[in-house]
Amino acid sequence: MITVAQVIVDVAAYPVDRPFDYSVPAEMTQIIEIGSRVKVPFGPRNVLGFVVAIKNETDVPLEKIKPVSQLLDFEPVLTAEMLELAKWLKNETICYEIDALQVMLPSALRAKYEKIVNLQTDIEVLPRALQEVFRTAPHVNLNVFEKNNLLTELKQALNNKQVSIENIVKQKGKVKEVRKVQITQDVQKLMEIHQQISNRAKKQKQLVEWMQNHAGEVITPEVIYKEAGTSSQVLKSVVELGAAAFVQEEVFRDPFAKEVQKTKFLSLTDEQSSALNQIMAAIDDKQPETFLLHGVTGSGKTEVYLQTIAKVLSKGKEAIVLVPEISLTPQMTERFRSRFGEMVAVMHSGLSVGEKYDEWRKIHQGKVKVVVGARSAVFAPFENVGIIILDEEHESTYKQEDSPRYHARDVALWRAGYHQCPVILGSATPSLESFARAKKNVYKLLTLKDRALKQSLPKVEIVDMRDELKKGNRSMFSQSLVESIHTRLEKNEQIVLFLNRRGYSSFVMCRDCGTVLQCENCDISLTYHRKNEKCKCHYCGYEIHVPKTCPQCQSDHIRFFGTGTQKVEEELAKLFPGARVLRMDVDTTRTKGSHEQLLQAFGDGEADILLGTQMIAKGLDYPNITLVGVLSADTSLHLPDFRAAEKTFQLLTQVSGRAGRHEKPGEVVVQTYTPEHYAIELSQAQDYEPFYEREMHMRHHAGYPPYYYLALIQVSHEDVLMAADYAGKAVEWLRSQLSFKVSIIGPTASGISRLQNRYRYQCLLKYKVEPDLIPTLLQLIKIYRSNWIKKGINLTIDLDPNMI
Ligand SMILES: Nc1ncnc2c1ncn2[C@@H]1O[C@H](COP(=O)(O)OP(=O)(O)OP(=O)(O)O)[C@@H](O)[C@H]1O
Ligand SMILES: [Zn+2]
Ligand SMILES: [Zn+2]
Repeated sequence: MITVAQVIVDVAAYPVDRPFDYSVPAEMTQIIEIGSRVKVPFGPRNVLGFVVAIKNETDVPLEKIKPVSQLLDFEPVLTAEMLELAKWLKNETICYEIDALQVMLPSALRAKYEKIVNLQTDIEVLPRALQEVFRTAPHVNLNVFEKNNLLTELKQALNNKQVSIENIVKQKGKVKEVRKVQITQDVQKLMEIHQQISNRAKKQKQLVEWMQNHAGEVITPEVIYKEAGTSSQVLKSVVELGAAAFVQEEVFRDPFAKEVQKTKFLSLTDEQSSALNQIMAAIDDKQPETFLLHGVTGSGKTEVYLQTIAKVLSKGKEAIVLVPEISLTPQMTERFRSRFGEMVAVMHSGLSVGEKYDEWRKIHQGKVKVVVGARSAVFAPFENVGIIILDEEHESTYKQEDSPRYHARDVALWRAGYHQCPVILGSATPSLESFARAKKNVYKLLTLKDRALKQSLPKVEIVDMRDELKKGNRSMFSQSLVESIHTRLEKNEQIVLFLNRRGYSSFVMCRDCGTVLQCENCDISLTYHRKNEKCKCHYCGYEIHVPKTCPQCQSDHIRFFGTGTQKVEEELAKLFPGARVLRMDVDTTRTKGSHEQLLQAFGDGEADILLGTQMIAKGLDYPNITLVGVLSADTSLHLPDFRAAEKTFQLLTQVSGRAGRHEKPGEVVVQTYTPEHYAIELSQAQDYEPFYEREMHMRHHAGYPPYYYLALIQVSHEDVLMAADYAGKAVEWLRSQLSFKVSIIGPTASGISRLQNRYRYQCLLKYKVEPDLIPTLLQLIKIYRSNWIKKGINLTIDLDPNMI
């Protein structure tokens, strides 16, 4: 009897997305499992694939069927649930099934290929240059030949069948080991060794003295060098004397740098209890109900999550907690870790490939029960999920922008259905989509109106910057904000200053003609970097020196304009010479751990003012912050995005929420050039519902979600005419297929009309109900994959796009 594996292969750009049949060689039949990765021949190559089914028959003629060439996992990496979820994702987001499968795995398991050249003959037969290369080993990486300019010779040898080339799947993220120092437990012995050391070897004596206070500890050499002020030489000689030993320790890389204190459960407020009880009931009844936990900033949503998780754990189940990447601060993760200790895994982009792989393995092996992570943690391979929580559910980062273009909320709801467990969507400013669903009772609304300790929400003052200008104040700080900062500094209270977007408006402009320096590839403004007097494109990395004269009018009045965090920092230094300022933006948080260090320092009171971008808008919870200043509320308001008002309202509410969370009352100053805009006006009261009503009205009027669905089709090509032409073809084809109920907008050049040297055109579909839409789009994809792709066209479809 034949054993056949159905395999989804890692081959993009194949017109039909379906599994292929492979025969399973006899030696593999006992060990191959559904969900394992394999290597299979596909055309002339060997490619990675996932086994999605095993069966005993096939429609492929027996003489044509090819065997699986290699089994990569002895234990499957994907569960049956994941395979099912991938099929759903493929239809839901219109992606290749392989993309859906790959996104569920840590990148360490998303294998990379290496090309290996195998010697197939006696080495002497080869040309001299190739002999050199094969002298050390019969298998050599192709890049060695590339480096040594031997590709022509290699090709010749390949034609002569003297060598063969093979794709090897490269395994990354191996188990990590560290070398540590085990200090002798026996203090007596350490004292004896100390005596033996001659007085001239002062350094050795000092080290052994230090070790007496650390007897029995296992410490990394680096820490010893630092704390004992010694060198590797000295350590080595002391180890030889028997004061300590080197040990090799296999470690799970621990992304939590330091120990955390255990915290106890707080006794809940009435509002919190009521919310918790309703969620508990759904857990007990195994109801896959979705709760929208709408609580003002500081209302104690996190405490509700924590107690829900405790309940889930007591039932022997697991919990998935998603938080937006930027609020995955140490403060946030520590709150979970301090409750549940070693049972928590953390996943975020700051971890190395190996660290992510370790965290994933802890989940896969059942070593942890809770995962706190960014978007992709929604795929955590737990098999008995009891709750899925999305904190700050309105955040746009829950949507993935590349294939598969999924929204973590949708995946969470799907998994909850599979596991028969509830989902909690939490936010102080829910997305309009979710709040609308709650109003229709699709989700169950849970409300926390008050802050946990009944602190009042901070008072928000809106300052019209146009008036400041009229009064002759040309600085970026209004008089009111300056006064408020002074008051806090006098009282030794802390201040958070928020600058919308990184390097906002920090562009180079000619004051004579208004020319702004733009990226040659991307058609967006370049950002000025003071440090090296350069201008840089944040999409593609292109950079130039700031020119001495304007490229348009040759005026020398060309210089940077507007406000970046560095500029604000300088002005702060002028206005408040004594104040200690911490700047937190992409530039100061590039190195690993710097984010944590800065926040820790601020929390410890080492600075008076924390100045930062989006990154500080969320999650900060320090008792001494009593003033929040927003330097310019307008930037996000003028983005070319139908959600601009919603985003601005959310941002202002979130930052305001950082002030006065504990005993001391808070105050907020918002500076703007458009104080009459409803998003700004209504954020003053921090009252969500009036904003919701107003914004829903606007969306209805303009025909946007949640009243309509959107689909975005983007076509790109290096040649602008090709891009435009094929975008036109796509639109024409859609018009011929879809009913008049779908409005088809475009094609037009995309907001960013050129990115990484490709011109981009797009078309937007707006629709309410259109049963034919998905099948039609799938048809379009098929046309694209079988024909257009060969012409260098790239076509993507995003159902539910973020427009910016
Ligand atoms: N029941 C309670 N009793 C006492 N303190 C509480 C209680 N619940 C929460 N707190 C405290 O109130 C503060 C705010 O709570 P938390 O951070 O959970 O609110 P949140 O709604 O998640 O806030 P945000 O959305 O603004 O981040 C925290 O310092 C928390 O420890
Ligand atoms: Zn000019
Ligand atoms: Zn660019």
